[in-house]
Amino acid sequence: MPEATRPLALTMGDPAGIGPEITAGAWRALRHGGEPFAVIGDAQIIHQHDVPVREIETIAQAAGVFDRAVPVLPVTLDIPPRPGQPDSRNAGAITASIARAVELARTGQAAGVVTCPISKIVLKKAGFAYPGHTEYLAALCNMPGHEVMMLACPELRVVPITIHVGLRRALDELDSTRIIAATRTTYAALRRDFGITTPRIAMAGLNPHAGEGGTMGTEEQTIIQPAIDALRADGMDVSGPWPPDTMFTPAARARYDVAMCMYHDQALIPLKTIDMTQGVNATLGLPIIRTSPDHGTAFDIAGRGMADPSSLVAALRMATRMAEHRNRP
Ligand SMILES: NC(=O)c1ccc[n+]([C@@H]2O[C@H](COP(=O)([O-])OP(=O)(O)OC[C@H]3O[C@@H](n4cnc5c(N)ncnc54)[C@H](O)[C@@H]3O)[C@@H](O)[C@H]2O)c1
Ligand SMILES: N[C@H](C(=O)O)[C@H](O)COP(=O)(O)O
Repeated sequence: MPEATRPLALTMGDPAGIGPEITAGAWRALRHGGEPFAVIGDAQIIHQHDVPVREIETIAQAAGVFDRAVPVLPVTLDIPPRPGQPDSRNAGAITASIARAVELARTGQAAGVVTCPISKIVLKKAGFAYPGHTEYLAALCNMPGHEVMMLACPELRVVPITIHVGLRRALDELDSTRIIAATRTTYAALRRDFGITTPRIAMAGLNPHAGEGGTMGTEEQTIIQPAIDALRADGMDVSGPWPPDTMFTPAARARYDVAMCMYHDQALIPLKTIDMTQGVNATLGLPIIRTSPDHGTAFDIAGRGMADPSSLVAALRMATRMAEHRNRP
């Protein structure tokens, strides 16, 4: 089925966050000729944001109603959500929405999965075993450990090689094998899903001044450079290790397609600072396409009509472009 008519599966996220209102906003932005999606969630919660909704039975029905109403594959909530006051009793419905979306993508019924934000701690309190979507999606695809998180905006792409772990543990987990694996996955995804034939990869250092010749830390010499050497031996265009404080300037960014970063905030601080509204989080390394807005549940503004749907719109558009690249003959 062409991507113009095969819908995306959009998960509900935490219903007490801004997911329902950015979903309504994204539908308003895309309903005339944009990327069709079906929400897997509660129709009434979305309807409260002044958009028509239509419950559907199969995702194949979504494209036929999308210009008139938000198509919804219903998921029953355990308790009515209150904006800004998340409740772990809805964790089962939140994770069921994600699992259903993955199933629709894995069976080819959906072009890809786009997720509304979840609160990690809300799910954790209910016993959810994963630090975030990224790791849960890999488990649902039977590929734990293969997941790579990339955040992208028009100005920058970044990949944190260690993801949802505390900084001390991230340093313990960082080794050449992990850097090589994440970079290979990223390289393959940029070629297959983003149409970049020969990706230019910039490898970040870890320490101040990229270690200053070993005087401010030795990981550049013992871990990062050997990984770069191995990747270059594979034929990849990899530069670095670069001093992390200067590799995100406009001039530096022009010289690479993706920055491989050593830990979560080294990657996400520059990305979200440069562009919080067009940023998209994409999961690489899995058989399905998955994107997400780059922001969280924003409980502080939920239900107040202040949420900007731009990042979700960018995520829906990026997922469709990725599907088009991937399915190109
Ligand atoms: N993809 C995801 O599921 C995802 C991503 C990031 C954070 N989170 C979760 O979100 C929760 C809150 O995290 P946080 O407070 O660090 O980050 P956040 O992105 O939710 O909020 C940070 C700030 O940005 C504002 N903001 C965020 N999105 C906005 C939008 N669309 N329009 C206008 N303002 C917006 C918020 O009001 C807040 O002031 C955490 O529990 C975290 O686990 C989930
Ligand atoms: N690490 C992401 C961020 O800070 O934006 C976010 O938590 C999303 O993670 P998942 O997509 O794995 O939920």
